[in-house]
Amino acid sequence: MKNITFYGRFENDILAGRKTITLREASDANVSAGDKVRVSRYEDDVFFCNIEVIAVTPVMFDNLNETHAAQENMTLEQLKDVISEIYPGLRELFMIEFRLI
Ligand SMILES: CC(=O)Nc1ccn([C@H]2C[C@H](O)[C@@H](CO)O2)c(=O)n1
Repeated sequence: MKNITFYGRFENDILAGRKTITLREASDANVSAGDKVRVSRYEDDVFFCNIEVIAVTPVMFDNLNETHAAQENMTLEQLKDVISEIYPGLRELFMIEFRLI
């Protein structure tokens, strides 16, 4: 099974179903619709759930909108700040939509 990591601060939102997408650079988006993926924390690699990938869609940073933010359980400003911190200067992102399994 493939694996993806999330920063630990997002674990509760994922487990509660409040965060249903993640925006990644290309090298971190090697999953496809239908994949079942093991999820662990980035900081300590502790497993915390499995997800099924619903879709992987390219999205430009400048086209991020309130819908993306809601799916991340953030404001749009918070989302842009987080993305800019993780991927400084990166314009092309990949939206991974997922559900808990
Ligand atoms: C290693 C690495 O990049 N890990 C990441 C990348 C992104 N996220 C979260 C942060 C935001 O909520 C979305 C959008 O990038 O995904 C993450 O938890 N871990």
